[in-house]
Amino acid sequence: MLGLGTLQTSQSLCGPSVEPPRCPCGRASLCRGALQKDLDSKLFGQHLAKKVILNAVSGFISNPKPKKPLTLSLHGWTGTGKNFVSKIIAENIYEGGLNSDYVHLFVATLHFPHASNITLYKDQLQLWIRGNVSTCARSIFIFDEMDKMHAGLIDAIKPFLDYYDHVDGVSYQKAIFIFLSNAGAERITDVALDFWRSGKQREEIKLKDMEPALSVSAFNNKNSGFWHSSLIDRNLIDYFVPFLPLEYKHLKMCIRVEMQSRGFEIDEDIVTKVAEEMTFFPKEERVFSDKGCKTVFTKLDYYYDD
Ligand SMILES: Nc1ncnc2c1ncn2[C@@H]1O[C@H](COP(=O)(O)OP(=O)(O)OP(=O)(O)O)[C@@H](O)[C@H]1O
Repeated sequence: MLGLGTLQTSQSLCGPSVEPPRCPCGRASLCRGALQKDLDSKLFGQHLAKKVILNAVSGFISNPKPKKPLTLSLHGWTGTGKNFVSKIIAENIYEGGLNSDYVHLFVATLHFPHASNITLYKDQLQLWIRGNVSTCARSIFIFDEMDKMHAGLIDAIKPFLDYYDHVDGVSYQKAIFIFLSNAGAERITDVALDFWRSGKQREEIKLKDMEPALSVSAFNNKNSGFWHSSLIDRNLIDYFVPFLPLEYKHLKMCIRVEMQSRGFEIDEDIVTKVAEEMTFFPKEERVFSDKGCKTVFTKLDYYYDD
């Protein structure tokens, strides 16, 4: 996190050419080196996401005059780090991260539960985004569970994501929109499984290998119920970011981090026991965790119950 206390240390990771942009309403800044360090040390098994996010976010923040807001669409299996990486991005840009006044999280099933209220939600969403961007041009908006969002709703924010200098007197070009979704997870998994079956390292997977999984046609598929086909049609999503399903060794890494954060010494016996309690797929090969790292933490409670 780029808090006030850590700024000095973090700055040593930044090259002299990195000019932290100022947000008139807050301390919006980003040190590429610090973001890289956080991604490298905290996010496991996601080499593609790390690379795309580092370049996209640091490039965007260091651009004083972006032509459009940055739009990232993160896709992948549950528990693979989509929310986690959004938190890392927020923490690296704003002190307080997700708790900053300039970072806004929407959860589809929580904030927009009823299909019958779409018109109301659309108005509220537009007003909310407009109000916040008017206050802080570099606001960050995170939309979780996009695949559960009612289809028409996201259209409401389309004008804000486009290449307009102003919409009704407000410029949205410095804002960041991050969309999180499980859509496409099966296809991403198929690619990862093909690599595993042919004995290749997952780190050899390139973005172009994921193209069929993240293609326009995949997300425009009416049966997938995918929400943002109109955003795709207008090319308003800058990056589709694949999150790979996590393997046994990544679960162990998550468990070790959690043990340390609870102040315990790492106990490899417990690490192995917890990892082995998780369920893996496909049934025969048991390669990928079906809940990612999501439930390892509660399983750990069993071993530290006194
Ligand atoms: N790749 C990862 N590297 C390190 N920790 C991870 C990773 N993936 C998940 N975790 C851990 O598991 C927790 C849950 O993951 P997270 O909420 O980011 O999953 P998600 O991909 O957003 O899942 P969902 O699609 O269900 O919302 C994170 O807070 C983090 O502690």
